[in-house]
Amino acid sequence: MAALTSLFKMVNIPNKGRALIAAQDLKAGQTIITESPLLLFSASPLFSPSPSPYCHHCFRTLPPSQTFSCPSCSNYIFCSQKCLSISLNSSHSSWTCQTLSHLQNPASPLSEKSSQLQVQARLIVAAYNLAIHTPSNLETLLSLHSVPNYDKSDAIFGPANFIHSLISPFCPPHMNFSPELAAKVIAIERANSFSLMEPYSPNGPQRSIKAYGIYPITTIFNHDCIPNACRFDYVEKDEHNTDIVIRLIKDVDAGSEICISYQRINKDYSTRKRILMEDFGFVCECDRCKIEANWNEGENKDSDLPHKIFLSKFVCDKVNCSGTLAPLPPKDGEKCNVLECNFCGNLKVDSTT
Ligand SMILES: C[S@@+](CC[C@H](N)C(=O)[O-])C[C@H]1O[C@@H](n2cnc3c(N)ncnc32)[C@H](O)[C@@H]1O
Repeated sequence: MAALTSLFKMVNIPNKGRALIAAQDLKAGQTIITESPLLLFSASPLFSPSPSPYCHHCFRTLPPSQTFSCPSCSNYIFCSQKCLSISLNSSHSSWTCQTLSHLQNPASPLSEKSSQLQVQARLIVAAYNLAIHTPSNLETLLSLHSVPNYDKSDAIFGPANFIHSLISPFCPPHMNFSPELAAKVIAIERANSFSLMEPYSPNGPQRSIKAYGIYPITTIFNHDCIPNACRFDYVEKDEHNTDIVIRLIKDVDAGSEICISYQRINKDYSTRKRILMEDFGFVCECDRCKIEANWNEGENKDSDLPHKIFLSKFVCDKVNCSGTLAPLPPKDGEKCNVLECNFCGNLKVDSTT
């Protein structure tokens, strides 16, 4: 067992791998970790028809007035001098700038490829850049879990090989970059990344993803379809804040596993099952899935669910939202009866407490 903080520790659980369990009794609303990303990259395809409206470092919406461009390529825009300066020494290094400029050339073979492949190219560039500037961070990335042999499947190795062939003329000769490494990075990203979402609007279309981030401790939380914790981010609220925050939805006793949900919790059984298998390669055997597995296709016997109360209390009912609610942090040791939605940010008084 390894101690990660005084609040939780890491254990191995058969059929689940690493897991995080409470190291002491924890209270609903308690923040148990705030973590910065190891790797963060835009979800906007390289040949997007419209320029990204987000800062390329912190991913908050660009202010309408003054913005700051990369002095070399002018394609990448930042919300502040601070984000520009940090980025030029990290995620938008001169190597990244030169490589992305090459990949985004209108004659690039990538221009004909799918949006997904263009975003995967961003990921590979970001990972190679990590290897060049902070090799220990690449090691941490490569130590994360991925679905066994997924990186060798045609669905991953084909795109990885293609992207690597486009980037390889720019790779420093002493670095061991290879199609195998690129495939491993894609497989690891798929099983571990968190999405930073576009701002919520009740009238707008469904929110899409503006960036993907890998948070090496937070990623160890396993999944449960009735989670006792959920993630928040405050990218739009605070400047330069790409941290992810995990807060408890319910009290968690010492020794119990802390789980988040890898998807929206109001999804039906077959959708949840499909996503968990396709992206994470496992069959969920949580209490909720065990009950719903016995329902006929399309059947909804919510009243059978001991979890019905959980779903009605902790799924946000704002139009176009269905995020997960968690109490605000306790004050002076007392539980707070205000719930915050992790998707639209709405605050709601919990009248049931
Ligand atoms: C993001 S990782 C979580 C940490 C992982 N257990 C580890 O050892 O690093 C996701 C992987 O954890 C495992 N996992 C997570 N939740 C699970 C669950 N409820 N049942 C079985 N396996 C689970 C699956 O292998 C999944 O692909």
